[in-house]
Amino acid sequence: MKPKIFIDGEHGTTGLQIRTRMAGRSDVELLSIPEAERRNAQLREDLLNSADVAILCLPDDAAKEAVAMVSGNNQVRIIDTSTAHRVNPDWAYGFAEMDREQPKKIAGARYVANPGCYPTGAIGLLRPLRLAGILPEDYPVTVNAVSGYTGGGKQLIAQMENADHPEHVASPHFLYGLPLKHKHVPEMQVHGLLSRAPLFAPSVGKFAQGMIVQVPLYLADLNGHASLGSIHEALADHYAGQDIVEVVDLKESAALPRVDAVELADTDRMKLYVFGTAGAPHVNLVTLLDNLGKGASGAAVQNMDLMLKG
Ligand SMILES: NC(=O)C1=CN([C@@H]2O[C@H](COP(=O)(O)OP(=O)(O)OC[C@H]3O[C@@H](n4cnc5c(N)ncnc54)[C@H](OP(=O)(O)O)[C@@H]3O)[C@@H](O)[C@H]2O)C=CC1
Ligand SMILES: CC(=O)N[C@@H](CCC(=O)OP(=O)(O)O)C(=O)O
Repeated sequence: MKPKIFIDGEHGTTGLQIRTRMAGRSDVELLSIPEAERRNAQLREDLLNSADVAILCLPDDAAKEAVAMVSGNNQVRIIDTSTAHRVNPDWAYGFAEMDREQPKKIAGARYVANPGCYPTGAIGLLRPLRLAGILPEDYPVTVNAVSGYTGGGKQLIAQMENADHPEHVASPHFLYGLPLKHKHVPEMQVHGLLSRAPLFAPSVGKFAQGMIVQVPLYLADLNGHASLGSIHEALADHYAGQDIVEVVDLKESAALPRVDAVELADTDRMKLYVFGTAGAPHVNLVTLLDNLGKGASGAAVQNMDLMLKG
């Protein structure tokens, strides 16, 4: 029998992208809720309890409610794309490339928390350097990022795309999260293996999908005479043999005039760069991804596939 998959929130931004990725797959049976019934709690509960894997593409509160709806049913496994469970030790963190044993953990888990889009970029840079002993645990990490506006879901999409919207945003690029209390900070700290919360400055650009995450570092404050080369080597070693995450060659990075936020839009890939000049005091670590690809829906399908194999 084919495994049954239910996407709770399938008519939202992340849910729709997961559905697109599942189109044409004959190895799974997709359970579906009509759009008009998407908030029908009884129907959702029935579908959640009929699934082998339920993928939650809901706001945090609704995701917690959905988990409660299947708490007595050991047959249902959950992938939650919300922020609700990402630092909960009872949940496997769904970033398969973060450690060698992570795919196995995801494959065997009942509950998988899909990572946030910005944290995927930041943890992708920070964790390998912590594990290699290059980045001190208490380094004052800053994370600067720009996201495509689909990161804000249906509401921000409507504000950006519809000039008649009462809260229309005409700006081509804006900063937000100005009180520095963004919901992604705990996740970056825990899975980035940091003792101090990183200072996170997000922004949104007038493009639908794409993301750049930057972590600039002072070499003199790193361990073991770190250099452009040793940082690149640590990242390249960590991701050796991976097909989704690529560490861009130092020479190729050095020849680039710019990094384009939308280069990986509509893909599930992620590229890591190490920028700077040999012998100079700074490096800038950069991740390029699609906020809805490796940053959300692509990772959710990757995790589902691991769980179905596991
Ligand atoms: N967009 C992105 O780039 C990313 C999003 N995520 C996460 O994915 C989750 C979904 O976000 P996103 O797809 O962007 O959001 P959207 O607003 O685009 O979609 C959310 C969907 O959930 C439905 N919904 C909301 N509340 C309930 C409820 N109580 N019961 C049933 N359905 C409900 C909405 O219906 P309605 O239309 O009626 O509101 C909508 O269809 C969030 O937790 C978000 O943090 C994670 C990574 C990246
Ligand atoms: C542009 C924008 O608004 N982005 C969202 C993050 C995307 C999202 O909701 O992601 P998670 O589920 O990973 O938390 C925000 O800053 O809240």
